[in-house]
Amino acid sequence: MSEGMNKIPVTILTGFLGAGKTTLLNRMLRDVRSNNTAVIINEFGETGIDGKFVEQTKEEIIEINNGCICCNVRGDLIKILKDMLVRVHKEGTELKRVIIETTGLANPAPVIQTFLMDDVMRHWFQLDCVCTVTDALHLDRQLHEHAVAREQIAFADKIIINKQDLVSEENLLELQTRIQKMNPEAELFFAQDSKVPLYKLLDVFSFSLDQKLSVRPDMLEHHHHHHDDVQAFVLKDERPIDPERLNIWFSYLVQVKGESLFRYKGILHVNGQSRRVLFQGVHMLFASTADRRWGQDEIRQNELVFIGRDLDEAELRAGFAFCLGDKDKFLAGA
Ligand SMILES: Nc1nc2c(ncn2[C@@H]2O[C@H](COP(=O)(O)OP(=O)(O)OP(=O)(O)O)[C@@H](O)[C@H]2O)c(=O)[nH]1
Repeated sequence: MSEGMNKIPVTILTGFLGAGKTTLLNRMLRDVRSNNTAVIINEFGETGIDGKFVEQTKEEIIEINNGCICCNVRGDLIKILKDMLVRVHKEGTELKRVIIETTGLANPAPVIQTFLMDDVMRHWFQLDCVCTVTDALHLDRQLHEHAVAREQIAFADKIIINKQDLVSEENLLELQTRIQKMNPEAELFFAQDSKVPLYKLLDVFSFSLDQKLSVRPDMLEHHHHHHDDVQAFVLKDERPIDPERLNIWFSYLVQVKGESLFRYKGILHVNGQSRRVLFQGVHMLFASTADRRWGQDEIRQNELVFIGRDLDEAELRAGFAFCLGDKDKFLAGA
């Protein structure tokens, strides 16, 4: 590609666990602007569950599950993109856009660096926008407790204060003031279900390295970080789950453990249901929705992921066993 030719725009979607990134990604994928888009999803823990929450689309979805994108998978990211370029060239097809959804626990800086420091990446790709989605109900606490939540705000060009339906007008204005202090240059949007006009987010080329360096002069330097001792557990079982028991267990779990449960989500195989059930929540708020029918040859199974701090694995497993009819009670020792 010669200088001056259009580079492939790259959108980085970031934001803390459960903020609304996948909701935004799904909206983007329904839009014509996303034809011939490659989607790269990185998630915390070893499960590939995030990809299952992305609506079925003809666009290519690649998951990086073996680590956090901002720590040890930058090499993977570069390799995936280079392989993709070679393949697209061989097939004579076109790659018009790349969208990367980072895990809610990622600092976006190293992902940004990937596109600035690697010569091949710089030649083919151009950062379009770094968009941070925030959860208006939980943001205050997340900013207090998690350095990555603050980094995600600092590195954004566009910040969505999402879930505006869950807080008062006054709270929204407080959040706005706080975010503007942390990152005065970013454009802010208030939204419900990540509904922001997509022309404001795609092909905007709002990413400016100079601006980022003025906020964080050390941005391009090597960096260390830790995940605040956040853990992830995956529970799987092919037996159908009892929805009433699940409700009882979860009502208990969020009341007693809601503080330490940052994010949980799963695909459920529910007794007597021909459809998959998507189940997910953030701290104390959870909901389930009917999804597509199970495929004929698809293995029906429950797959639940928990992300949080100080999680009691034995207790979670006991609760899960209760929902599968293994036990009559669900506390760890019961
Ligand atoms: N009340 C309310 N719920 C929302 C809104 N936007 C998203 N949600 C819900 O919040 C939950 C998390 O949304 P996702 O889009 O999966 O969030 P995410 O940032 O991709 O989550 P992770 O990938 O797990 O970090 C889902 O249950 C959404 O339906 C909103 O504006 N208001």
